[in-house]
Amino acid sequence: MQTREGVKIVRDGPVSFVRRELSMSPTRQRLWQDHLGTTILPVTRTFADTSVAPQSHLSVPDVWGQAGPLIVDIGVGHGESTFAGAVQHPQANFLAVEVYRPGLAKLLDRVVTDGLTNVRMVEANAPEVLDHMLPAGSAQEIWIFFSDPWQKNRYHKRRLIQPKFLDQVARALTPGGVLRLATDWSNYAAQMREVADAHPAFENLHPGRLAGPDSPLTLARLHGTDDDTPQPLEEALDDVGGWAPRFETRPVTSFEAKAQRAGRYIFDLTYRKIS
Ligand SMILES: C[S@@+](CC[C@H](N)C(=O)[O-])C[C@H]1O[C@@H](n2cnc3c(N)ncnc32)[C@H](O)[C@@H]1O
Repeated sequence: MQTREGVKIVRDGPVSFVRRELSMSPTRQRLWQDHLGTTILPVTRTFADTSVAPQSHLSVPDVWGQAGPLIVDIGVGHGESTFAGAVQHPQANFLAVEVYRPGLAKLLDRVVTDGLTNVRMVEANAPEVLDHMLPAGSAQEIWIFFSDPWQKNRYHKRRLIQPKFLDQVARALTPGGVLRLATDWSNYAAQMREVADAHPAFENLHPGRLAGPDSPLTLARLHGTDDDTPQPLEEALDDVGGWAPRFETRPVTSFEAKAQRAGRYIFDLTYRKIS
């Protein structure tokens, strides 16, 4: 919905998150305040405290102070993947996007303690960051690891990986840029693959890989790891494949460790934006 001045006052659809507890220790709060406006990017809001006003464009060289590739990590949780990437690739510029402030504060703590200069963070709704902060074609890579699965059918509309969101990702990526996805929920993995394989802007970098009985999707269905009833092989068989090898920079985060303990399979997908 828009006001007469053209400023949006509500979102068009459901968001992919529920805002959690915002409380932080006094030390973390001070750290947050000290870096607000620098490492924590300032955001002009419109209607909600996770919104991003239109025309909030970032200039990568101005914000990071170096002209390296931009890597955007979406829904970083406690920031383990951003931190690992930033340590391994000091020439690259990292943007951590998250609505959960204590998670970003934890990442900030590690960034400051280790003296990393290539990480910036934004506390905001990812689709709005893609639309309003990132110039078209500005990102070399976009990472979305263990996006909230919204397991129940009636909540699938809240899942981040949908055709419209991939339009937003495609706009932000440079031609040849890479989208990396990972999840531990087989049903969401199948949706991610279906939506991204069908999207005209993307090509799967590992078409057909692990199709058949070795597919993690086949195995997950056989074992009923989404808390589903195990399926017989003829129904479980994934004859499409396309699963990527584990992205080597991706650390085992607390979310992944929990999934492993629960016996769920891990699905990686990698797509390139077709130029
Ligand atoms: C399951 S956690 C995964 C965290 C991390 N990527 C990992 O691999 O451990 C998903 C995170 O995505 C965040 N998130 C969900 N929807 C978001 C959105 N629209 N914009 C920004 N962050 C979002 C949630 O707050 C949550 O911290």
